[in-house]
Amino acid sequence: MYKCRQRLTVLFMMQGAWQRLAAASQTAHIRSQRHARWPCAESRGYVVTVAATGTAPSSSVDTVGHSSASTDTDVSSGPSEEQQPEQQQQTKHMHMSEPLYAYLLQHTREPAVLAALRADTAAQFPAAARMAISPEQGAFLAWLLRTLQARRVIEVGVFTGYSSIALALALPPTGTLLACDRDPRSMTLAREYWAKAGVADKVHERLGPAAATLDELLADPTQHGSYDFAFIDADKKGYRAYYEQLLQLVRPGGVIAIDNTLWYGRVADAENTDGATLALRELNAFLVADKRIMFSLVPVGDGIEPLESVYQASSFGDNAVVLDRIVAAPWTALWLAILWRHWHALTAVAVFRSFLHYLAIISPVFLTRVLAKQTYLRYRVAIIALALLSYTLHPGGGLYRDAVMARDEQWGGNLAALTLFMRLLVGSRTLFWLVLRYFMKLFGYRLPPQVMIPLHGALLAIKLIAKPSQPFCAVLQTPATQPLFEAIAANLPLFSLIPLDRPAIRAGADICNPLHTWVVVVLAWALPAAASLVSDFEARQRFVARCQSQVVGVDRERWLGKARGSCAPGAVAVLLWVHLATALWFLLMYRQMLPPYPVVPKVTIDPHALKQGIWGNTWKEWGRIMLAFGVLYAILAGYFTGLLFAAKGIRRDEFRTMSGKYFGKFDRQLFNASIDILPNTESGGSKNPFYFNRPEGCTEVQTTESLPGFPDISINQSIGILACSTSDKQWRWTVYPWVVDTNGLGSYPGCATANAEGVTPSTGSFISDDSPAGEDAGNSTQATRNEYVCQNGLPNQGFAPAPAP
Ligand SMILES: C[S@@+](CC[C@H](N)C(=O)[O-])C[C@H]1O[C@@H](n2cnc3c(N)ncnc32)[C@H](O)[C@@H]1O
Repeated sequence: MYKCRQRLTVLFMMQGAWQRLAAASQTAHIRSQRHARWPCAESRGYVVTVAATGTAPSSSVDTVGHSSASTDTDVSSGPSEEQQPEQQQQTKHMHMSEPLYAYLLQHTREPAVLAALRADTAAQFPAAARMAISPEQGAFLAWLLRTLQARRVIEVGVFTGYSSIALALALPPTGTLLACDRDPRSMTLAREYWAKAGVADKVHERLGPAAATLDELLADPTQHGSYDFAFIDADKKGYRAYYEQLLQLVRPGGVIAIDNTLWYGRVADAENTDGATLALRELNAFLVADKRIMFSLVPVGDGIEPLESVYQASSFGDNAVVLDRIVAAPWTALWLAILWRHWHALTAVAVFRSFLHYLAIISPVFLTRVLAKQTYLRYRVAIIALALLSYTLHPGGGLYRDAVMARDEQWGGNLAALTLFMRLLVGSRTLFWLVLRYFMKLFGYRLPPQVMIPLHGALLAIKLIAKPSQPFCAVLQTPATQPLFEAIAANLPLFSLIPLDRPAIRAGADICNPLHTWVVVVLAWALPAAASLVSDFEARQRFVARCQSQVVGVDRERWLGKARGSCAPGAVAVLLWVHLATALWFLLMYRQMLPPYPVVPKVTIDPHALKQGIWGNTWKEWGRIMLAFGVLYAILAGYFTGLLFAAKGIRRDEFRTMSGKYFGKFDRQLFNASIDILPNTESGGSKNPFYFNRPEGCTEVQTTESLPGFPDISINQSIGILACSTSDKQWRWTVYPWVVDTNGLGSYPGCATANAEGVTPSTGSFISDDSPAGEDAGNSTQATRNEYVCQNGLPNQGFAPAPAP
């Protein structure tokens, strides 16, 4: 079932809805015929076995394909095999009249190179020429390969290369065919024709006994499940062993086609007991009962039967179906609602979802890094809400991506790559960022986005190289979603169904699994987000504690209330637990059904294939992809740089606003880019009346220069000023409560100077060196003492700022 989910599906079938959709178009009907039921077998997913009756055509065509067994192949004329009935008979087909077969051949496309090969084979291997598959078989296999979107094919039994060329021609430019045969003589002709057919780069020959070759492949775990298609056409007695070996090499959902399984009817002749017939008879009996596969005997020479699904829902138990529907229902409802109105909306929402996804997850993370802390928590909560919405709509992204893939497989694949690239960017960035931030914090550094973005890019590149096929993943595929998706594909011009379960997809299977998807979401995104929120919360608490200890007169309770008032960490914790519980639920439900993840095929760079390109793209296409990524990164870099500057401005405004709340209106430029200079008119003095609670990291320096940002203050003597570097720490926490004087010497924002007659004299004498009252330190005569009356109307018994609005 797990493998079945790797089919391209997104939505859940709603009874009735599916029927209406399916009835709506002929195409839908055809598709529904093909995928009428979910084609899964029990444990390994489905491996369809096509049993072809293939025989070798001769130049003449006979009416009835049945004949008695021949003696062995003439070794001098061609590769030796067990008894070849076809050598004794004149037909290449079964139960078909000559005119009908002639008609079939007339309506079969056979590339010129294959026709030429057939002639050459007849000339060079007259006795064995008919071992090659027939033109209609070649066409059938080619069609099957295309339908499968196969990229990696293995052939057992090459002879002079007819079938290998038919197969290779159906492969994409970077597809490969592993051609196994033990006969060097016939391989010479095969090689010649591979070159003539222009498929030499795709075909990799393996000379030697096929069983040994397959064993060698099996010794390499990365080869397991790495082939899309296999064709067995060699010694009949070896078929069973090849089948078992290939079952491991072909991916779940792939196809193993076996030639000669009807053996000209001899398998049905109980009296015939020759070795090959017995072997094939036993094989057929075994295959039809083998629950690991779907099985269909296709008498190609007598018309092609549709492959029949043998989905057995009972194999998975009722739970699976129920679960399946539960999982898919919300999305089904959503998409059906959209679909019912207008199908363009489907795409529009999918695009919007991608945009939302991008906005919600990528941008704000950077933005919040530099925004003022005041808005930080609220912003984070908004992000979480957006991201959840985005993930809720997630299947739409897959749908859109798959639809584009369906339109143009190659570029659609690239779009899929891009989409997942973005997703990887999110996941890897978050984790990477957390780790890096931790270590940087240890050493007191921080890296700007200008450095981080390329770093992320490098990290992603490593990830993509390590798992190049991961981008081709489709998410949330379940048996129940298949029919509806097919219906959509059949009804909407934009969509057409293509099977995604090829090695590239399978390699990305670890994130295709809903369970894993959720875990990935939790681990890669929700968890770090929650952790970061909590840490922000703690930092805020620390900040408040610092305010308490340092800022005299600040409304501590108010500050604390503000800090404590945020419920974001709690909300995130709840979300986190919901995520984890869901994941656990998935785990429990799917436990019995999930086979182990398939081995990701090793990426081997073949010198032949290198000429064409790698990983499913030609070099030209890689160039375009790089260009697209380059443009994407340029846009990202520009975007984040803009954000950075914008956020800086926002932050300054924020400081001004917040400071104003506590200390009055700030009407002076306080900050410049890298250094904040605060006046200290008591040059050289140990007391500083113009600020209190000196900012951490500020040092007193001597200068005779005018003070930037304080044009009213003319300084023509050497004075002490405070130079405060805007370190990360200060930038965040220590600036505004300590910046006091912006109205010129002798007054404080929000406070007015008054003499003793105007106000109730302060009873205290000296409060603190670092408090406003310290201005008159040492002067204990109340009558001559200036007092500061601040916005709350109280004399400054200490500093009493106006309450925050
Ligand atoms: C029926 S022919 C293959 C025809 C081929 N598929 C085509 O369509 O042209 C069988 C081929 O299998 C090869 N063969 C037979 N036994 C084999 C073995 N044990 N290992 C490898 N190849 C074998 C023979 O050398 C022969 O070339």
